[in-house]
Amino acid sequence: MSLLAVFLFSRYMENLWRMSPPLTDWTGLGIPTLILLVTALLVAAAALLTRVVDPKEDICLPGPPALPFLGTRWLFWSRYKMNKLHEAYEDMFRRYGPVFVERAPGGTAVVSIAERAALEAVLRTPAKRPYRPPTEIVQVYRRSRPDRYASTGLVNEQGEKWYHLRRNLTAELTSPHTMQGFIPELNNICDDFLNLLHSCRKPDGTVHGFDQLTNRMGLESVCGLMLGSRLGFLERCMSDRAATLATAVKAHFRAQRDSYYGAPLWKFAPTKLYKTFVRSEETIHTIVSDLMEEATMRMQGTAQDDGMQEIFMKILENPSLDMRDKKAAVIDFVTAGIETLANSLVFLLYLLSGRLDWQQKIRSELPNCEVLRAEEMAAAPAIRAATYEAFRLLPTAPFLARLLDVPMTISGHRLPAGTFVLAHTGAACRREENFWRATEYLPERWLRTREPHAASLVAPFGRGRRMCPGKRFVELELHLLLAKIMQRWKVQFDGELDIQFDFLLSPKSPVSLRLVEW
Ligand code: HEM
Repeated sequence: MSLLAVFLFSRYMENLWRMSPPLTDWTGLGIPTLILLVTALLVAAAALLTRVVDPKEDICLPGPPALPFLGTRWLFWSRYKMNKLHEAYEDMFRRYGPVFVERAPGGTAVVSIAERAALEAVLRTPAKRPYRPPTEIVQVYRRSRPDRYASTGLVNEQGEKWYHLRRNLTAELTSPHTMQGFIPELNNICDDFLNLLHSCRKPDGTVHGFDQLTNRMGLESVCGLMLGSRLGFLERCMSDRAATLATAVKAHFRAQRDSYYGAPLWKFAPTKLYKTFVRSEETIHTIVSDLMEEATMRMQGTAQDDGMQEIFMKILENPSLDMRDKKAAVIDFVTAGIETLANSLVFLLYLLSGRLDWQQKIRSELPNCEVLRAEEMAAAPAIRAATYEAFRLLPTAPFLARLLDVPMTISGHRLPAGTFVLAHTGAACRREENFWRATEYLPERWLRTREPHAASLVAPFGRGRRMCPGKRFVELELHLLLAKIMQRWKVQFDGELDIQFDFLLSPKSPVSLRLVEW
């Protein structure tokens, strides 16, 4: 096994050699020295990674076989493809049952759950400061840049520091009043998106690269929300800056996925993966800093009661926050919001393309006017049912990560406090024992319940105090977008959408669908 590891490591070192100049000039040392060095590094790495597992606390659950040093991660480098992790987990649930254990390199147990009672128990635990395991690569990088980051940010921080950020950063975002104020501008953003779609449509209605256009919509609306001004991502020709930001956000997610499921070599050397991550984080930081400065300058002299500027102004003026935390917050909100929103819209339209009857139903519930208000959305239950059902069947975040606050007995097995749990709400929602005709897209189930109907398992925005603060905004925007698209076109899609795992479930780019006049 260690030979394999040496081989993998030396392959990686060769690649590193080819990709970028090394930090030190090692070329004089020769290959044998290199291999020796690599072996020594590997032994040191293994020693660092190996954790003594307390047999009293160890978890006896079924699961794939673990190898020394590598745990069960070898599966993601051999049997399964990293960009198809959702399929890998489906396969493991088939093989090992709805509660199984993986081992991280070093032996830490990671318990995956798709069983209803177990999921409900984990997600209902009312933790005051829920601990969501941070993404290590983000944590390591941000801690290495105290000049830019006062903390690792809302998404990755824990305990009191997380609570402080959450309290000071999300009150406006989660307030119904603030969202009401944003509706007029959101109507404009949706209209501009539809105009962009219209200008990209071929004569038969085909829109090539629909996913890239939805990403631009995600950028415009989330940046508009967080920075309080329109930034032009929906203009016919996107600026270089917008394109760079969109690419960096994608690279950021992929690097996080690879750092978690790939070989953890980036922890010991500045690997290509680590450099890619750093580049993407720095690009996002630079662009967001510029955008914040521009937004501040634009706002000087404009009315302070503008609904669109409320969130940005509240964050900017908050005396309890360090300026570095304000910037990190905007970065985190923007990166957390763009792809999730864009992917969700693609999934929703893809699923609806197979339900022309439901598209007609939505259309029949809508008024014939351009500007839609909250009341009009509330009077269109078909929109909410269609959106919710898409979240049930194809959530962009298919599982939630937690460290257990208290010991729990799950499927007859005792899990100690501190156990790393992956709550696979997405997989559970596709199980026949939890939903009637579980693998089909049937929005009608949300208007008239058919048993089984485990509604509590649908958690596209998470649960408890760490729940997504963007939920209210996202629902509003998706409902508005869907309404406006249905007012104008019916949606068609040929074949099956290819879905991959980029740390989020995403449609494989480019996606083409047809928007056909009614
Ligand atoms: C369809 C769109 C979205 C989906 C499906 C989604 C989903 C999620 C999920 C599942 C979590 C983890 C919750 C948990 O652990 O319980 C989360 C956290 C988070 N989301 Fe979203 N999100 C979306 C859009 C947004 C938007 C637009 C923003 C910002 C404007 C945002 C900001 C955040 C932040 C900051 C967190 C971390 C919260 C914390 O740890 O306290 N998200 N999101």
